[in-house]
Amino acid sequence: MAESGSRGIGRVGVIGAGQMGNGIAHVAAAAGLPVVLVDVNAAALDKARATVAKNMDRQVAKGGLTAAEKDAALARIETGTGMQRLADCDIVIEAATEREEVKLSIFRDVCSVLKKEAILASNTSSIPITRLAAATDRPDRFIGMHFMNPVPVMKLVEVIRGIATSEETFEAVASLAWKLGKITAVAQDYPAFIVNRILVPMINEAVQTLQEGVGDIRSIDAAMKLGANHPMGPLELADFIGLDTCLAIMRVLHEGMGDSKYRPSPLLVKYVEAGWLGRKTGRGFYDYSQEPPAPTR
Ligand SMILES: CC(=O)CC(=O)SCCNC(=O)CCNC(=O)[C@H](O)C(C)(C)COP(=O)(O)OP(=O)(O)OC[C@H]1O[C@@H](n2cnc3c(N)ncnc32)[C@H](O)[C@@H]1OP(=O)(O)O
Ligand SMILES: NC(=O)C1=CN([C@@H]2O[C@H](COP(=O)(O)OP(=O)(O)OC[C@H]3O[C@@H](n4cnc5c(N)ncnc54)[C@H](OP(=O)(O)O)[C@@H]3O)[C@@H](O)[C@H]2O)C=CC1
Repeated sequence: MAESGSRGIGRVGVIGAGQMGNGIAHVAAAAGLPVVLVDVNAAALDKARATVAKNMDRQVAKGGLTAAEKDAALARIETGTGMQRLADCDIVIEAATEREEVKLSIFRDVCSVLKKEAILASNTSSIPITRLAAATDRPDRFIGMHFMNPVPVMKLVEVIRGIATSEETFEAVASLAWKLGKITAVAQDYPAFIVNRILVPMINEAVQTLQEGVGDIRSIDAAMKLGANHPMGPLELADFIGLDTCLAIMRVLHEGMGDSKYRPSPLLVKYVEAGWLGRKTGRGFYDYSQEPPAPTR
């Protein structure tokens, strides 16, 4: 796709300062855009700023960014807990927890402060864009902008139009993705889009393979890393994504496709019920309090 200018997108808002939100803020600030990062939790904002600084340090060490560029990029990121701060943004990208009721409540709050012409994008991994858009005051300016984890490293952004998304909104978001150094893939608005429709059932099958004792955690991950050349094994990747997010995606697929082949593995449900959500809680299929991390089964 050819670069078509930034199409009026100057100031970028990001809602949710977790692993995806901090990555989106990172790449937008590094591309020279002022960023406002909002979360309900002030501690999450502090942690996000520290994570962005640490990840930019990696880029400085590798020569991808100078120390002065890093300082300037960090200075472009403003943080806060109130939605009011997003009033001047040209686009707001929602990257909060993968729960529909959380996202709908955020959209209600943010639409009341956003300027009329602002675009609202969701980084949802799976929830239908048309359904989310219909709950806002701007279905024509609502779109799916699905970054991959870790955002500063992964090249892809999936762009998903809802049924009412305007061509202008699509072009503006495709152009923004380009400006952030990403390559876009256009996905139709079906449950979990392209990447997660394929990837997360594979992860779910790995958990089922573990539950049935076909292999242990190390064997399953080694099999897929060494036998299929995946950079991470599926259980390691599940911990990296977050087991709550993996389960939420399987539930959207199961409900949205109405097909039992998408049923979540009971063992995945059990890990989430235990609060063992992966790296972000220090424990999932691996225990991250040890170096190297040790399998938990
Ligand atoms: C769930 C969804 O909705 C959609 C999704 O995102 S699905 C998940 C998609 N992501 C994946 O599948 C990731 C699979 N894993 C990988 O590709 C690799 O393991 C990895 C890129 C994460 C790390 O690679 P690695 O070779 O083990 O580590 P390492 O050599 O330390 O890092 C490679 C580069 O990534 C950078 N990096 C690694 N982790 C990073 C992080 N968390 N944040 C920022 N940068 C990071 C490093 O600085 C390094 O940069 P350079 O190439 O400039 O040197
Ligand atoms: N993890 C991944 O690999 C990927 C995830 N995604 C999607 O990105 C989104 C975020 O995922 P991820 O970053 O992993 O999740 P995290 O759990 O790391 O972060 C979510 C953040 O959102 C915050 N939050 C919750 N409710 C609100 C609210 N009402 N207003 C503002 N912030 C809120 C959470 O705060 P608190 O902790 O206090 O609840 C937390 O800081 C999800 O939709 C997910 O599906 C997309 C691509 C990849």
